[in-house]
Amino acid sequence: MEAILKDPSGAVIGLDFDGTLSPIVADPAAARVHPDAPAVLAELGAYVNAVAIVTGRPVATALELGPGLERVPGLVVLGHYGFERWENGRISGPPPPAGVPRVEAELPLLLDSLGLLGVTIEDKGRAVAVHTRRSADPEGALAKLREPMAELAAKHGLVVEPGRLVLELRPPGMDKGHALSLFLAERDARSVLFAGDDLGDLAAFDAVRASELPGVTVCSGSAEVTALADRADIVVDGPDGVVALLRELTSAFSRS
Ligand SMILES: O=P(O)(O)OC[C@H]1O[C@H](O[C@H]2O[C@H](CO)[C@@H](O)[C@H](O)[C@H]2O)[C@H](O)[C@@H](O)[C@@H]1O
Repeated sequence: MEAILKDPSGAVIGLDFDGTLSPIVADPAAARVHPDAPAVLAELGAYVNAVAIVTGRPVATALELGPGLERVPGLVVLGHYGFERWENGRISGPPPPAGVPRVEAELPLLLDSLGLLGVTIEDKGRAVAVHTRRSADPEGALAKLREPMAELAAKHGLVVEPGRLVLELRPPGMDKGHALSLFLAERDARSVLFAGDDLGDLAAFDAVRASELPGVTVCSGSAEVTALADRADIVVDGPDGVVALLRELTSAFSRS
């Protein structure tokens, strides 16, 4: 943190969306960014090299669920684990993989055959996520789905991305670590902070270490996922804690 405080204009701040900037809720479509986050990111962005949201969501969804984010000056959103990019109002990314609609066509039959009720499918365009949070036995449903979802992914040239009561099938070749590494190089970063809450964020934690830059990893803590807390430099209490930390950082910049 010392390097970031001494030289803010060299710092890249990377932030996950769900569970980090946006509290976890039962329905993925009902998630909303922390109400204070857009203002805090705007203030932070005035001091640092760059603020980037690195998320498994499509960028359009992250912006829709984050009213106010579109107006944060200089904000970059790397969506779909880095396959998509939003900057200055423009979205770029490769075409959606052919395997995704094929998986979507097969999934209802698979869920029926496993007798899973309350399990929901999230069509993400370039990926598809199967959520168990709203089923009667979320962990049990997830366990039943692991093997058949892995087979479905392999059959259609996709990979499984596990998360908080979710298994997502998405194209290979990108993850949050790769996305963050590319972004750090592009911005000639001199330090980095990354905050996340879920298994997909571990790759970004690894990228912070691999960059050999002075780096800080922050876990947005929850009882649901413990793997990140074990690997983080700082653990805060969910999105409230993340926003408070970013606010403290901004205050420290304004004092120096
Ligand atoms: O990379 P992220 O920004 O953390 O996105 C990861 C996945 O987050 C979403 O699912 C999670 O949040 C939901 C809303 O709070 C919650 O209902 C669900 O149980 C969580 O797994 C999102 O729906 C996925 O598409 C993202 O990949």
